[in-house]
Amino acid sequence: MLHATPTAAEKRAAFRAALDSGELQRFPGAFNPLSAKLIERQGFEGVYISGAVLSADLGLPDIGLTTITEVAGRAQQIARVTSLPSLVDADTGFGEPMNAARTVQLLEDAGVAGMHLEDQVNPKRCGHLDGKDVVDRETAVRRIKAAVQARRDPNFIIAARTDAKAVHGMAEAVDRAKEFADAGADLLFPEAMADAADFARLRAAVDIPILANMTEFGKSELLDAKTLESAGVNLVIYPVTLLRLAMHATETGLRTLAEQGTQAPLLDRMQHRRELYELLDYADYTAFDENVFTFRL
Ligand SMILES: C[C@](O)(C(=O)O)[C@H](CC(=O)O)C(=O)O
Ligand SMILES: [Mg+2]
Repeated sequence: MLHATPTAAEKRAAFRAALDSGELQRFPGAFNPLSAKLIERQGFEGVYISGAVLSADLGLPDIGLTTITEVAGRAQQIARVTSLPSLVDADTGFGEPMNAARTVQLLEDAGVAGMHLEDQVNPKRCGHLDGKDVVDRETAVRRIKAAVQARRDPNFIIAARTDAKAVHGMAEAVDRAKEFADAGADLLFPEAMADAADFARLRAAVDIPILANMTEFGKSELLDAKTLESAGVNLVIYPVTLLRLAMHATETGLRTLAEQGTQAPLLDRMQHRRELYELLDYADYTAFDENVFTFRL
């Protein structure tokens, strides 16, 4: 990352413009900074930073055990390694509306382009688990208003997530979506929508961009990009996909290593050293080194 990359403010301005473009923005979830570089190289429009992945990375279930310090620190490490905007999962904002305000400012300082803030009670749980509960509408709206008022960069995207469908039904989710938009949310994240009809219903209800969460093994049908775009969705996240793929490959590798005493049969399924070095811009660093240290013994 020695060559010039856009500043956080430039990434935010680009993200806001992209959300208004009508083109579907695709944000796979990075499980570390290196995977964010693969996301960029593959040509995606942005990087998602998942709370479930960050919890899992720490060996924790996704039930609100992470701290804003851990989330902001990891978000900064991931956000800085690509030229893409990154959207981070800020769960419930880590406490009361005042905490959500501080969360916004810490994540702005971390260099991310936006965050989503959900209306679950604390401690939250993964949106695709049963037994969720949400705070009352007034508290949920206060969280969004506090976040919108706290940001220093007007282009920092505040996405309002509602988990209300699973708790109170779709009508409540739609009513909350309208109130969140009125409260100044830039983006709506309706959690655990079942199908395209659910997204179309929200599309008809609010004017702000809509995010679709295409996460595996949960309550949502996995809709492809074309279907999402035709339903009026503006951004799609694939939060845990890369982690699930990596962990499955890792498990296969460990089994082979244990059973055969060598990783030789796995070489053709590995990222080659050369590919890793290309991804890490080794050549850039060598060139930088040579330009800086010009003395010759
Ligand atoms: C989007 C999400 O909030 C996340 O933390 O990535 C999770 C994803 C998942 O658990 O599949 C969610 O609550 O949907
Ligand atoms: Mg989450």
